[in-house]
Amino acid sequence: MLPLIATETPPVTPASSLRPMIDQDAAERAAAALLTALGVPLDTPSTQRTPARMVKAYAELLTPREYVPTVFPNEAGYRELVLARQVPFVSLCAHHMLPFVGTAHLGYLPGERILGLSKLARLLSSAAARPQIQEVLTQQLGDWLESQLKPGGAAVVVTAEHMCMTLRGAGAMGSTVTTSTWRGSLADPAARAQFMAMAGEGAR
Ligand SMILES: Nc1nc2c(ncn2[C@@H]2O[C@H](COP(=O)(O)OP(=O)(O)OP(=O)(O)O)[C@@H](O)[C@H]2O)c(=O)[nH]1
Ligand SMILES: [Zn+2]
Repeated sequence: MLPLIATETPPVTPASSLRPMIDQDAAERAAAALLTALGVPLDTPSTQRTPARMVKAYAELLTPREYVPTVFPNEAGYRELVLARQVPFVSLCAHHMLPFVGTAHLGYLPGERILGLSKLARLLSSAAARPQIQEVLTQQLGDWLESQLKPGGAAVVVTAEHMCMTLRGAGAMGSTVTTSTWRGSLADPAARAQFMAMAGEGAR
C-alpha cells in the first residue's frame, strides 16, 4: 500500500468551517413567514410541514460532506493528464438562492503527488455546497488543485444550468453556462485542446 501524504493545508471547503450554523427553529419561523407573505397557505395537508421541509432542503444543499483528500506519492512518475469527466454537482446561486446544476471536468498533470480519484468528485461536491457564483466555484477548484497537488498543470471546466436564468427571469430554457480555468502548462492552447478532446468536447 502506498503511504499517505498528509495535505499541508485543508481542502478548499473544510467541512467544519463551512457547515452553516443552522438555527432550525429560527429558519422554520422565517420560512413560514416568507411563505405566508407570498400568499402560500400553510394550513393544508401538503403545506403544513413545508417550512420545515424547506429548511431541511436548504440545509442539505449548504452542508458539505466531510472527506479526507487522500494524496499519494507519484511513485510511477505518471506525468500525463488525469481527468475526471462530467462529474455532477448541484450548487446554489448566491443571487437568488435557486439551484444551478451541472457537471465539471477536473484534470491535472501530476507532479510528485497524485490525488485519490474519488476526491475530485468529493472536492467538487464540497466546494459546491454554498451560495456562490459559478466563476468563483471554478476558480476555487483550480486553486485547490494547484495548491494541494503542485501539478505541472490543472484545469477545471464547469457547465451548469442556472434555474434563475432558465425557469424564471430570462426564461432561457435549456441553456447552460460554461466557465473554465487553465493553470500551468494546461494553459497552453495545445494542452487545452487535448483536455477538451479527452473530455469529449470541442476546443474552447
Ligand atoms: N456572473 C454570474 N451571474 C450569475 C450567476 N448566477 C446568477 N447570476 C446572475 O446574477 C444576476 C442578478 O441580476 P439582478 O438584475 O440583480 O437580478 P434579477 O432582477 O433577478 O435579474 P434577471 O435574472 O435578469 O431577472 C442575473 O443576471 C443572474 O443571471 C453566476 O454564477 N455568475
Ligand atoms: Zn440566480
